[in-house]
Amino acid sequence: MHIADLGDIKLHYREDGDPDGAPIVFANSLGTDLRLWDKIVPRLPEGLRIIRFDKRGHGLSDCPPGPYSMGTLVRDTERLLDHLQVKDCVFVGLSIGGMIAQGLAVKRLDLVRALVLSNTAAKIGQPQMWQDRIEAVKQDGIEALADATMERWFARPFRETAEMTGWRNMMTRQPEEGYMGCCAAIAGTDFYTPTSGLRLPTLGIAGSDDGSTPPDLVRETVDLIPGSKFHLIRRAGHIPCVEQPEEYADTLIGFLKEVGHV
Ligand SMILES: O=C(O)CCC(=O)CC(=O)O
Repeated sequence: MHIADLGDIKLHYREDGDPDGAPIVFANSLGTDLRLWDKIVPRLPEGLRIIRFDKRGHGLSDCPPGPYSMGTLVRDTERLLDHLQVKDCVFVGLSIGGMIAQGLAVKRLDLVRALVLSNTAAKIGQPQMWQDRIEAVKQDGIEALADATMERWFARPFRETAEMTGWRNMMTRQPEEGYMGCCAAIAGTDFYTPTSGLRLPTLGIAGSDDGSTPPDLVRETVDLIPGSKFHLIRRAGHIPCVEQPEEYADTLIGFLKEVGHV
């Protein structure tokens, strides 16, 4: 197990692949940990340095009291990459992970040479929606949100599989403080203007059945960055890397080739 001690926070991360390879970094969504990428990592070509991590309040990373800000989540990520001496990575961020990706590229372009904005947006939902979600967790616990969340995360056929239970358990076992802390960070984020200023190779990925960040919302965000590409994965909800891993990995590999990372 790898823990990066960043001073005021300790973050759990994992490295696979070639330690001297071209770096690719994965950032997870709300209510998930780094196992989100378990089906993608083995499908990636050899010769990459593959890094994934648990953001604060999730997985095996520290869970300080919330609320968190997006600036803090971006700073955590920046410091983790500095700690690991990563530069010029392809950064793949899903949902809140994609918000972190945008913030990181705006702040530290030396760390990021290309972006994959998966199932994410410059702004997700309205602040009141996030406040309501925080109140619901405070009152009834995270379990009370789980069924509705699975409907946003997965298309119907996947929701009928036994595997879905594992992802549901992953969500309900995240620390409530960390989950609420990240809800607050999303509530306070509108990257529309800063993301419009980004100039780097960008791929958007959306799921046809995504109930959290629908395809049009993802497309609207990646369209802010000139020259960006967009790929829609059918029969997939909010986390297509789990539901359609083959297509997700193929799409990612195609992009890595295009930007000369493999
Ligand atoms: O998944 C995220 O990181 C935030 C977007 C969201 O609403 C997730 C969910 O559907 O619970």
